[in-house]
Amino acid sequence: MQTIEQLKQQFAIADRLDFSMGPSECVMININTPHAKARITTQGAQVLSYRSADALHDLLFLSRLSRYGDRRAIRGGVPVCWPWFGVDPSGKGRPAHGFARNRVWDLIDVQQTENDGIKLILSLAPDPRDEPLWHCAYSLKMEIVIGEQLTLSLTTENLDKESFVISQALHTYFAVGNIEKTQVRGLSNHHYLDKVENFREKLQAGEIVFDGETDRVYLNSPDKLFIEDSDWARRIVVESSGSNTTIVWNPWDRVSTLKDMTDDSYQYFVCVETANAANNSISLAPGESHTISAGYRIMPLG
Ligand SMILES: O=P(O)(O)OC[C@H]1O[C@@H](O)[C@H](O)[C@@H](O)[C@@H]1O
Repeated sequence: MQTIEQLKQQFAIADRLDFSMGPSECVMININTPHAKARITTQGAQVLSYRSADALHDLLFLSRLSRYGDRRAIRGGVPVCWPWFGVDPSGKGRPAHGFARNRVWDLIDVQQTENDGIKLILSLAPDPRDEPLWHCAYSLKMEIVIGEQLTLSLTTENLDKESFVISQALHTYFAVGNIEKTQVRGLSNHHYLDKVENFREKLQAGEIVFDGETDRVYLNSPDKLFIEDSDWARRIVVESSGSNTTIVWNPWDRVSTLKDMTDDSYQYFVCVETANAANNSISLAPGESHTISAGYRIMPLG
């Protein structure tokens, strides 16, 4: 595992990028650009905070009761679900949402972009301890660009002799001022599987509003969505590529069953996840690769 001293020596950039030790020895990458400040941890290659220079609020929600540390899942920011989304598709009781979010990734490259942004690449090195969970040979890389917008691109390459199938999600927790004054636009007339009603297939009529537990898998979803938050008068534009599924999740009162969240925290976030899941899972032949990307930018709600 890379030590904080090694990381500093290799990648620190004066006034732009440094490293600090977070809770449970999680290494934090702190980024400061003219456009935005951001914090990313090498645990799960997880973006925890992104705040535009002129913004009053963070783009992302992070639970103050979140647990940290190797083999734990951090509650908030952008967890990476891989190589499966949701419960173990093989029914063998492997952990929900795969293992990529619970592992420490390596930082392998840092670059300053032309327009004053910072681009990072993190890689998840295969670990023999994960053999019982996933035995196929792979390469998994996350590119994160901090600039006028936040962009994430996750690339899976099949290094095995056999094909394999993955499902995946960029499980983004967007901060909102008030969930009851929030709408997700762009999914009207799309079919979804309602996880609250045992995966019943339904048709979305109108924009998504929130008044109770919401856990939906929209298949064949579009590549541009909007999260409109009238409390904070802002619109988050979500643009994706390499993704055919969108998950929309808010636990509402079921939040009380989650030990790493306060009981009122459901009011302050919505997960809109850029994904490939269920029938949209991705099959990769030996040597093939696939990239799923999401870009997030904030606009005033006019
Ligand atoms: O608590 P976890 O494992 O991070 O999962 C949170 C939620 O993640 C969502 O993506 C799922 O659709 C929900 O069913 C799940 O409850």
